[in-house]
Amino acid sequence: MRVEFIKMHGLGNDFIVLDARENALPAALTNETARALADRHTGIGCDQLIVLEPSDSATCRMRIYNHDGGEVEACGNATRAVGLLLGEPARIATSGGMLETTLGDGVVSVELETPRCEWEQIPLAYAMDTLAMPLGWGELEQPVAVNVGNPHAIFFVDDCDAVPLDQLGPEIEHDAVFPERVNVNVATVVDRQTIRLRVWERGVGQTRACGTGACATAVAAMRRKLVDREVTVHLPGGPLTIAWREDGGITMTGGATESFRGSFEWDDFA
Ligand SMILES: N[C@@H](CCC[C@H](N)C(=O)O)C(=O)O
Repeated sequence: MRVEFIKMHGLGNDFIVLDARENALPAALTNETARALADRHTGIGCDQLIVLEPSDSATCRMRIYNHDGGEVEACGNATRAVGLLLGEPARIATSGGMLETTLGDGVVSVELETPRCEWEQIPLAYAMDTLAMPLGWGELEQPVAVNVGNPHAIFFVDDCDAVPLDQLGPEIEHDAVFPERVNVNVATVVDRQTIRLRVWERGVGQTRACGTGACATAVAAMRRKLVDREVTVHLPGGPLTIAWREDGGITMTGGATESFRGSFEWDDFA
C-alpha cells in the first residue's frame, strides 16, 4: 500500500510527516519502520519522523520518532512545521504536553508549557542541584538541567564552536546520570538578548537546529540570570526567538518550511 508523506524542516532540522488524521497508517508504526524511513541512504531521510493522529481534545495528536527510531515526547521545530501545515488556531497534543501554535509573517510561534527543573523531573538518576550539576565531561562542566517536554543538559562555554560535540555529545547522552538519556546543548552567551547554540540531539546526533534545545537553553540562561526574559538563540540553521512568559510558559518563534511531498510503498519499510 502506498503512503503519502510531507517533507518539512525548521531551520534545517528536517522531518518526514505522515498525516494519519483521516486515513490511518496500514499498520502501527514500529521503531524499526521509523528508523528505516529516517535512514538518509536507504530511506527518505530525516532527523525526526512525525505521525499526526486524530485527537478529541486538540487539533491533532503528534507522535515523534528520532532518527534512531525511538519515540520521544517533544520536538519544537516539528511543532512549528506541523503548525504551518494545520493553519491556525492549532492545539497539538504530545506526550510532552499540549502545544499551541499561531502563524505570523513568515514565522510560526509555539506556546510550550512551564519548564520543569526538579532533578526527578529531568529525570536524573539521583538528587542534585539542577542549576549547576556537580559533574563534568572533558572541558564541559556543571550543566544546567531543564525538561521542556524532553530532557536537556545545557553547558555554558566561552566558544560553543570550539567544543568537540561529536566526541562529548554521545558520551554525555548515554551517561547513567540521565536514565532516559539527554539532549546535549553547548551555548555561548553573547549579550543579554543573544545566545549562540549547538545541539547534540538524543537519538540523532548534531542537528542544524533544535527548538526544544533553544527553549531549554534560554530558560537555563534566565535561571542563571545571564540574559533577559526574551532572547534570540542563533543555531547553525538560523535564529529562534524565545520568551519565558510571566505565566511560566515559553513562547518560541521561528521559521518552518515545507520542502516537498511524495509517497512510498509501506511494505518496503515494514
Ligand atoms: N529536534 C527537536 C528535538 C527532537 C527530540 C529530541 N532529539 C529528543 O530525543 O528529545 C526539536 O526541535 O526540539
